[in-house]
Amino acid sequence: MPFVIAIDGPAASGKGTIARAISDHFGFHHLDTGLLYRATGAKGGDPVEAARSLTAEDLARPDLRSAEAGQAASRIAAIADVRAALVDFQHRFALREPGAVLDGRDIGTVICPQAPVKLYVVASDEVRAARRAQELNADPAEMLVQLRERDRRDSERAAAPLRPADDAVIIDTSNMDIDEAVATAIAAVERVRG
Ligand SMILES: Nc1ncnc2c1ncn2[C@@H]1O[C@H](COP(=O)(O)OP(=O)(O)OP(=O)(O)O)[C@@H](O)[C@H]1O
Ligand SMILES: Nc1ccn([C@@H]2O[C@H](COP(=O)(O)O)[C@@H](O)[C@H]2O)c(=O)n1
Repeated sequence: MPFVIAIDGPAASGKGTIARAISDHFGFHHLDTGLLYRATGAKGGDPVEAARSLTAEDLARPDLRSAEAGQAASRIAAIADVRAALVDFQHRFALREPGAVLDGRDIGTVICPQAPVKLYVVASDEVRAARRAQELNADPAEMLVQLRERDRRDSERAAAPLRPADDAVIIDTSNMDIDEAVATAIAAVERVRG
């Protein structure tokens, strides 16, 4: 059986950075599941139809990392039928050998609840806003408002709300640089994998 690492957490907490680094470290495949929702939101039209008909081209759009694409993604992500349309792709990805790292909001709770390693990555709102502002060359105060709005929507929705799995290891990256955060995640995986 392939080894699955599930990584969840609020916006800009550092999930993707950790997921990319540990997939390289272990030679695993990596899926940024947020990209599926960003591409669905950016496609426009009926969101359920957009999710069902996503193509590789949709996922390669250059504007998907923008704050606007993040907000649009979190709106359509609350629709249960949109989420249902994206489940199969994520399940098939999680079967890839020798292992897969998936990061998102519901990986440890809904998509891969049997994953042997579940990480839940957090950081203070202010730290996350500052990091995102630097990344997008944007105003930290505006980023703070947007992150909080997105986290609230993601946590309060009925369908697969953002929350840690009961057996998730919490990693707070507020006072960690990227190397420390990645080393902490690798140590958590090695505790299980040996
Ligand atoms: N430990 C860290 N120290 C400093 N900067 C970090 C750290 N972790 C991530 N970053 C930076 O913070 C920003 C957000 O990180 P990242 O994209 O990994 O978060 P994310 O949780 O995947 O976000 P999203 O859910 O919005 O996709 C990036 O610019 C990244 O380089
Ligand atoms: N498993 C997931 C992943 C993402 N979402 C929604 O998409 C938005 C964008 O995700 P990023 O990780 O790229 O920031 C996010 O705010 C969620 O609304 C999701 O619901 N489930």
